[in-house]
Amino acid sequence: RHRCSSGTPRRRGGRRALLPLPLPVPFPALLPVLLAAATTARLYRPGHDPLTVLTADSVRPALLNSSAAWVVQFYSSSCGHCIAFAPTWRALAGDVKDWDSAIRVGVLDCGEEGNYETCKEYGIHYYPTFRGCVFWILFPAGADRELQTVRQMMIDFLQNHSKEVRPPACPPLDPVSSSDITSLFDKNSHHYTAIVFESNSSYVGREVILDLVQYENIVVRRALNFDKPFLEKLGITSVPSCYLIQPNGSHGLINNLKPLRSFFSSYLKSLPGVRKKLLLPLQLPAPENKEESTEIKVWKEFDKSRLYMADLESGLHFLLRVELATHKALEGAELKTFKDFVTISAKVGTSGSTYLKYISFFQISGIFLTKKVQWVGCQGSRPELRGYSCSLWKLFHTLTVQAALRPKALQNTGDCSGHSEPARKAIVLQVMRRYIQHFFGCKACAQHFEEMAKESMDSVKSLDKAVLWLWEKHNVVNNRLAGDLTEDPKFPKVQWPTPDICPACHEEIKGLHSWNEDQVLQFLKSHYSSENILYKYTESQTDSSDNEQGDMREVQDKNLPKNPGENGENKLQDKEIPIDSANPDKL
Ligand SMILES: Cc1cc2nc3c(=O)[nH]c(=O)nc-3n(C[C@H](O)[C@H](O)[C@H](O)COP(=O)(O)OP(=O)(O)OC[C@H]3O[C@@H](n4cnc5c(N)ncnc54)[C@H](O)[C@@H]3O)c2cc1C
Repeated sequence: RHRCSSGTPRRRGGRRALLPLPLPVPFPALLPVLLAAATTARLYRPGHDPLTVLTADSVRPALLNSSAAWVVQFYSSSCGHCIAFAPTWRALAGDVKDWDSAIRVGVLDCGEEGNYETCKEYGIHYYPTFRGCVFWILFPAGADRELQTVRQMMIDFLQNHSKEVRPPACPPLDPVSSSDITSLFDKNSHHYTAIVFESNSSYVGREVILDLVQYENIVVRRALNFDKPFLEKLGITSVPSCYLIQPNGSHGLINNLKPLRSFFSSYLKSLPGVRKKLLLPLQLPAPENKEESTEIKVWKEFDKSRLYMADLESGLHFLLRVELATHKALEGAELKTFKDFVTISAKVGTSGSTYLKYISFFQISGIFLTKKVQWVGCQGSRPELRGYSCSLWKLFHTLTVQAALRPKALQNTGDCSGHSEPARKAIVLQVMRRYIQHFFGCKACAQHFEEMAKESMDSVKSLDKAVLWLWEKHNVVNNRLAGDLTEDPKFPKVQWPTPDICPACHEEIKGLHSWNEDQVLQFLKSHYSSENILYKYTESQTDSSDNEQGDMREVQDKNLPKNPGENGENKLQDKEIPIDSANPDKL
């Protein structure tokens, strides 16, 4: 019995997979090319979309007990590329619904906190990742991800695997010979036999075979158009063509059909006596009634001119508990990047905040992390929009601004990135660059960001310029994404700050818009300063609607040393990150 199982965690760039699972080996020569970011809510709805929405509880039972192969998209609901790809995936699932007994389509949301351990076990670091049960479907960077391409990849997989591992319900997909076909003529049978004649490169025959796999009283085969005399004898003048052998052995070409998969399949399904088999529905463990920790249920009113600690905390929560947590172990360059991120955040993070305190290992281990993400300034009008990627931008803008406001905080960070004094001025950017490269779930975003970084990040020679560099590049991204599917209609991608929030930032020179960069810098330094952070809606508040309480905490924080990185009050930067004593280069 064919047993479907999941894939072996992969080794990536020196990182060790610590928990090898008893999973089939993916094609070793192929590297997964994966995309996008992270967070909240669901792109696919069970019972509504024509695919199986898997969860941490159901994925193993589904794959392990399956007599069909699976192709599973590991996605993250708020990942831009996942959102953009969802209509294709849904359409694909609908298109191949009849193939279910041979190959099933599923999804698993790795942005859902309850699923991230599972995603980690499957070695998923970026989204969307497409993995097949007993195979990986890989999308080379920039490859055409059209429905048809994916469908053909599924067929290639089914056909190219040996009979032992092919799902038992999958019919033979190889072509039959002329003599095989002739042997069926003029003989009684219990069923129709349809033969799709086609060229070597055509997928129509295999698609029709799979379309009819759940139908009884019919068998579909395919034949190639090599044997010209035989084709002539059958009256076949063009391919693809469909030839039908009746149960009584009589045979003939089906005429008047457009040579398309849909025409062939629907004609064959409509033959008298051809019916869909009754199949038992897939039984999966019902999802536990867990708290929907990442769903946005109630719109929170907020002030666009302020920065919300809830966003920064939730961003960190997601960064540590989901994005970083998908890595089983951090070693080498990844570990260094993480350590540098911790160091930088501790040195320049906002004073006295829970957010700053999070940067200790104890919080990373989960003890003091917020229990759930709670977006305020990063709320989306739909749960899959904004969220984590918004908070990540805000986090890094805050860090560049804090570094510029308190330059002494970055003293003695020479070994942080191994950079020289001038390059150290851009250290926050460099650490951000490496974070995005190593950890950001959105691979395509990371590639775009890296292109911008390569182009000009090294020329940033002051802390102020670092603030402006990030602002400018963020606007480049805004410009690129304006009108994109991932744009929240309530939060259009605009060149920021807009004139209403910073009139002084905008000028016109000879009728052309121009930024006043000095004013922009001033604005950013004020917008991303500690003083502009509101604590309303943070988890420590018992009543999130209680503004007073939030402000109290702000007052308390303001009583803390103003510049912890400068005067030594903040000891977090001196804290050692616990290191595996047997392997000090691994976390
Ligand atoms: C490094 C990085 C690269 C990304 N690349 C891509 C990509 O290639 N494709 C893709 O689909 N998604 C990408 N994303 C996600 C995308 O940029 C948005 O984060 C996401 O679409 C959510 O948008 P948003 O409306 O919340 O605004 P965001 O762009 O996330 O901005 C968050 C907040 O930052 C403030 N802000 C806006 N512009 C600026 C600015 N110029 N300077 C300072 N503050 C600003 C505003 O208050 C805004 O609400 C990337 C994210 C990051 C962190």
